[in-house]
Amino acid sequence: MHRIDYGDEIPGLLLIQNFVTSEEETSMIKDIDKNQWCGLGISPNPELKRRTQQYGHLFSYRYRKVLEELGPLPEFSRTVVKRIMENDLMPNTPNHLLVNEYNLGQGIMPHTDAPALFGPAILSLSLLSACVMKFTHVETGHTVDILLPRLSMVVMRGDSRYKYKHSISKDHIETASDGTAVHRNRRVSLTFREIVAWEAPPTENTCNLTSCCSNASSNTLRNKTEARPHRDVKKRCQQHTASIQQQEQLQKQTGSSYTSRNTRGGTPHSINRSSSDTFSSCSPASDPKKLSSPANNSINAINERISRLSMGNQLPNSKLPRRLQPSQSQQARLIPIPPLQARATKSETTINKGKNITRCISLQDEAKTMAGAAIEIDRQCLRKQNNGNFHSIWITRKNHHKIKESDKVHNEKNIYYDNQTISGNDHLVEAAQSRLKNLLLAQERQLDMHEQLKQTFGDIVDQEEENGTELIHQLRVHLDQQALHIQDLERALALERSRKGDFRRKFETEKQALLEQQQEKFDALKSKYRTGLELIVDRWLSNEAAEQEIWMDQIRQQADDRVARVEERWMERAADLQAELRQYRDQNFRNIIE
Ligand SMILES: O=C(O)CCC(=O)C(=O)O
Ligand SMILES: [Fe+2]
Repeated sequence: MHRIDYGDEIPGLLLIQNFVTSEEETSMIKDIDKNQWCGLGISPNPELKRRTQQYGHLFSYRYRKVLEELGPLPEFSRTVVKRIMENDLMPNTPNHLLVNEYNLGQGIMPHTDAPALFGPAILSLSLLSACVMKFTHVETGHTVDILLPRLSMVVMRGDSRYKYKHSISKDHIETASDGTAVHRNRRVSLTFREIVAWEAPPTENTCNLTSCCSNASSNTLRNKTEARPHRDVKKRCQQHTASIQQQEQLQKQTGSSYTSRNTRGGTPHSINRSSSDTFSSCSPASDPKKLSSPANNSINAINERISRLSMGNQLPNSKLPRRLQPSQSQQARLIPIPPLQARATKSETTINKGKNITRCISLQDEAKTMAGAAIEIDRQCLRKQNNGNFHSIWITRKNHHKIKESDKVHNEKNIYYDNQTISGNDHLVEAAQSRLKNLLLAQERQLDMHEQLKQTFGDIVDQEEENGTELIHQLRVHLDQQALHIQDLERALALERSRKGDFRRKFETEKQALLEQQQEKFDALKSKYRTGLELIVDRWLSNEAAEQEIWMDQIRQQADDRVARVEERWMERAADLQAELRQYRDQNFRNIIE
């Protein structure tokens, strides 16, 4: 192990060569490669353009917060951790290990590891390949290129940790500040950090120092569940703003200018900040206005657009919202590209098929003819629609042609190989070749221009990104507040529900009691009425009997009368008959006598 202290150039920066042996490197890489990688579309952090592994905790790049505790650091890192602690390189044992893989052409953009979330020491071990790490002072822009040899450990503390951004280029060959050329290979780095908070403390909209608020670091892991009170952050921002105003006032009065203690050959800063100032990465109070200007938004949009476009001689401005359209001066900066027939990008997709990544672009020309192009890792293809069929011309590395004819749904019909077979389609091949040439030329120029724009506007883009992150953060705070509000409402609702339940129970009991009372009353009434009814019936029955008696008497009377009348009539008749009989007898007597 050999220590190189870069403190004179970059305060707090230390490099330890041969921190691990090549045997240890081989064994660690073997273990790492057995594990699951994420990035390049694979969760978590699928948006990362390089593969990563995380241990100890899971940090989300998109949300800029720790999502989950994963457990202790892995076995393969134990020796390294032990060595870190033995050499007093970190105040506390690291609880987060980030493994980054950089294949050829991959790097990392300038950044400062989130000060609010990670502790005061950031350590990175370089395995398999050396690289050059660029350190850029956040205020002065002063840069230093540091060579990170294979098997070395870089230690970022103090200013190197908080006041510089670090980055790694995508270059295949790099040059360190001492002129050493570095031929890059697959590099795997192990970054050891201590997570001190799961997420940055909340900010308030009224604060014009939002970026520094989100970076302020006093929300410790121990109190992660009870995040630092908001007013604390606000107070510090107010203090900060007040101190800036005070200094500006003083400056006006004395006519003197305050120069940053850490300025190194860059533009002197008008505000003096001590190196222990937590807000060291703040911009002056007037900056936020500048940072959110539409011009910067459009540069951001152009950058993004350019990095996505790999062909086409015009940005489809009309399709961009006005806010994002480049100004005339920005347009003038665009390098003209050899004309392609294509007028507008129709669609852009990236297909991940196993290890092959294909970038596909469909174009549409004036006559609405569709043409597509795809760039793969080891071959290039150009497709042209012809009478509803697609001709794909693949130009392989060996410059062999392969034509595929497929219908709209990509069912392959014919495949022709090499130059001879495709002679019948010369015109098509020529068109494809020239188009492809233009395409590659355009792509190269666009990439150059992208780099150029990135250099010119890199800081602004970073700031835009930070603003975006800040906005997302504010939205999340807002959402959290909404969630709390919803929770309150739900609680109130639950209370209401339980009150309603109580009320219903009370109501049910009262109803039951009332019903029972009613039932009793009803029973009493029923029995009362029944008795009354019985009485009535009895009375009615007795009346009826009396009436019947009378009626019977009458009938009897009538019958007696009739019998009497019949008797009378029979008596009369009998008397008549007797008289008649007597007369007849008398007559007979006389007859006899005579
Ligand atoms: O790869 C490296 O050495 C540095 C990685 C790094 O800076 C990071 O992941 O924040
Ligand atoms: Fe970093």
